[in-house]
Amino acid sequence: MELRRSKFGRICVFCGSSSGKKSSYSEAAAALGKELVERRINLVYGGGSIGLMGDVAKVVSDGGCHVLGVIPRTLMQEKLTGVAVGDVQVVSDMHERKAEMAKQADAFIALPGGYGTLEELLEVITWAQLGIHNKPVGLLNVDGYYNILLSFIDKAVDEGFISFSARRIIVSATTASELIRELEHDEVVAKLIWEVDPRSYYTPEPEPMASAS
Ligand SMILES: C/C(=C\CNc1ncnc2c1ncn2[C@@H]1O[C@H](COP(=O)(O)O)[C@@H](O)[C@H]1O)CO
Repeated sequence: MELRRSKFGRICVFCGSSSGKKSSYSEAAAALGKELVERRINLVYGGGSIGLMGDVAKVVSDGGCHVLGVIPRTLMQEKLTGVAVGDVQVVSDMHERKAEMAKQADAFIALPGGYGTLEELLEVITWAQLGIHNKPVGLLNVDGYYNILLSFIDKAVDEGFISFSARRIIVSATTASELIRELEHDEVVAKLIWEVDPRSYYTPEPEPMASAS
C-alpha cells in the first residue's frame, strides 16, 4: 500500500448509524477508511460498530491508524451501538460529544446519514461560518445522496440567506480520494475572533422605567 502523508493528523467522520439501502454507501464508508489509512490519518467519530460508522472505524483500525470513538454514557450499550472499535472516550451527553469530536479533529467529513449526521454536519458548517473553528468541512456525495441538500443550500444562497463565501465552506466530492485532496487545499477563513477585547462588547441601553399610571 502506497503511503501518502497528509496535513491532517485526525479527521472527524459523521455518518449513518444505519447502513442505508444501497451497498454503495457501505462501500464508500470502507473506501474512506482506506484513504485515511493510506494517508496515515487517524479517526474520531461517534463510537461503536453499527451502520456506516462501524464500516469506517473497522477499516481505519484494521489499517493500523488510531480510532477514537466519543460516546455519551447512555449510548454505551452493545445493543444500541455495537462493540467498541479502538479507544473510547465517554462523555455525558450529545452536546459534549460534538464539542469533543470537533476539538479532536483537523477536518470534518460527512458520509450519507440521517438526522444525526445532518445535525452534526450543519453545526460544523455554522461554526465555520461564525469563525468558531477554521477546519475544512467535506461532504462525500455518494451516488448523489446529497444533491438535494446542495440544491437547497444553493437556493438559500439565491434567496439571500447564505452568503457566497459561506457557501464555499462545504467542499463536496463523489470519491474519498478526491475529497481529501480538495480538503487539503481548502483555505477556511475565520470571520470572527472569539477571544474579543471585552471593551468591544455591545452594551444594551437600560430599558426606560415604566410609568406607574
Ligand atoms: C439510540 C439508538 C441507536 C444508536 N444511535 C447512535 N449511535 C451512535 N451514534 C449516533 C447515534 N445516533 C446519532 N449518532 C451520531 O449521529 C450520527 C449518526 O446519526 P444518524 O441519524 O444515523 O445519521 C453519527 O455521526 C453519530 O455521531 C436507537 O435508536
